[in-house]
Amino acid sequence: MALGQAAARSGSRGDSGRGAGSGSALGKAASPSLAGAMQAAGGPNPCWALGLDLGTSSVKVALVEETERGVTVLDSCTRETRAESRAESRGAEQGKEQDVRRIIGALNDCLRALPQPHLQRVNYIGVSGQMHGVVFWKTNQGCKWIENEAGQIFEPEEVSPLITWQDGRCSQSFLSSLPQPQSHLNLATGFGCATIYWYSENSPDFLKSYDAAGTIQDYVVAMLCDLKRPLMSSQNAASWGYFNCRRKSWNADILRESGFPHHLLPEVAEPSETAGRTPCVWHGIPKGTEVGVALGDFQCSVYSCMTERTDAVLNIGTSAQLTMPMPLGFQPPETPDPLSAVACFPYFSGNYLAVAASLNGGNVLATFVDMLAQWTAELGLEVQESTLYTRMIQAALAQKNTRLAICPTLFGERHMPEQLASVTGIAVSDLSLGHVTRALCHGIIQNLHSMLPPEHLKAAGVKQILACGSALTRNEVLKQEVERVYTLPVLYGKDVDAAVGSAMVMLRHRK
Ligand SMILES: Nc1ncnc2c1ncn2[C@@H]1O[C@H](COP(=O)(O)OP(=O)(O)O)[C@@H](O)[C@H]1O
Ligand SMILES: O=C(CO)[C@@H](O)[C@H](O)[C@H](O)[C@H](O)COP(=O)(O)O
Repeated sequence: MALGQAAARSGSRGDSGRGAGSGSALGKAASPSLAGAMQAAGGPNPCWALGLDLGTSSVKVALVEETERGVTVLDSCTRETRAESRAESRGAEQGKEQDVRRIIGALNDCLRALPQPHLQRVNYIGVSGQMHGVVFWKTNQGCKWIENEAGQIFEPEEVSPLITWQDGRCSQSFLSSLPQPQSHLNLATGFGCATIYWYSENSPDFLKSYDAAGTIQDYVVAMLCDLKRPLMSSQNAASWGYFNCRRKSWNADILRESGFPHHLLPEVAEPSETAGRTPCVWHGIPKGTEVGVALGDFQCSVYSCMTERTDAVLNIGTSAQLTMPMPLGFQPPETPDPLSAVACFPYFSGNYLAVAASLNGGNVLATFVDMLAQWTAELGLEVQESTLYTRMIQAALAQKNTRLAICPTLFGERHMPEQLASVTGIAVSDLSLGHVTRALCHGIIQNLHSMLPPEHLKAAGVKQILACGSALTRNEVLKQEVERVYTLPVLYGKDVDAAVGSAMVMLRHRK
């Protein structure tokens, strides 16, 4: 199947409630208790899949049921990871790293919050997460398993920090010193292979401590299935660079000839393949549960909601992606266009998505909130982050227009890495919190517009935008700006989309 099937959503969880949600299904699908009763009475046995999404700011889990009547989200939970750590290597001042222990801690917290009787009925596990990044570990020592009241849980052991997609240690001159990849995708800082090249050149001893590598979602799958050699889907392999999507293989010759530590490259699998089975009861989930090869988060967000080839999907989490399907049968060119703001990434069943992947999404607002929190602390006051979000959104809702213009590219963009943020049109009358927040939200969407404008969407046959991701679903001002800038109908989803999508992939591809 080329496209995903939209899921009916659990009605019990508000956008602001970032805790566990367990509740009745919407629409025609059965409620959990009814589903349980049906099963007890010998009725149809629905398939349950657990989706895990390891995002840049938070981990999300969703328990998804499939019956003849459709797909329903039974339970979901989100936990912020607060995993950012200092990059220790010399020369990595621009580095962005995350502590894997904190990420797995958030995952464990999410799973503890889900009802045990439900976890005991999980048939499949799907995993997605932040793409491009790399984590290293020692085979057979990547984690330790610990007994708990619901079977066992794993905790990271001989594991490096996660060097994320936001990492900036590979300068333009470093990247241009690397061999030209044989791929339709441009190489950028934060891409796994570029990061590994950087370590080979700047800190080879660091690499000697490890013999396995993958994205954070590949690590979780490798631990969950006790894999001796990590497995990676073509979605995540493409995001590392030096991967040829047509041939579905790494640029082995180029990498070997340039002294790249080739043994660190995972084996590559199709995005809907099985990676393995759980070796023990995990958080109450039965031993032997099938786990899919890890997927990209943006593909899974798309899978959770796109039903028509005329849909585009806008996801705003830490970053922002606007995506539309490429025509069936599309094959990527041999070489990339270095200046293009749109890239084509593998989806499912040999199909591709065109994506404007902006490095400036919710992280721009998070940086603004951090700045406000620091300023208020310096002024001797303390305001909670969540209060700042609520107040600034309220203030901007009351401020429909502003002359203040903010170009929000604090984190650069891959097609123009040197670009910084800027503010123009500063009038004395436009300095309130409402003006600034309105201008920030407008700027984020305007920046996406400059990467993939509505005319291009329309020319490709797009009729509506499906909008998801928690930075968007929790922010009415961003929603207004999407509707204003993109003159297409916009439909909203919830904020655990990639987790739902990764569960749906397991259900749909195993029929
Ligand atoms: N209380 C809040 N209200 C509205 N938006 C928020 C709030 N807290 C965080 N955010 C936004 O959500 C973003 C993170 O979204 P999330 O879905 O957790 O990201 P990811 O999928 O990358 O892990 C932040 O960058 C910030 O813009
Ligand atoms: O950069 C791309 C694709 O090239 C992103 O879309 C990709 O999905 C990355 O995983 C994200 O940047 C991280 O996702 P998120 O945590 O911001 O939701």
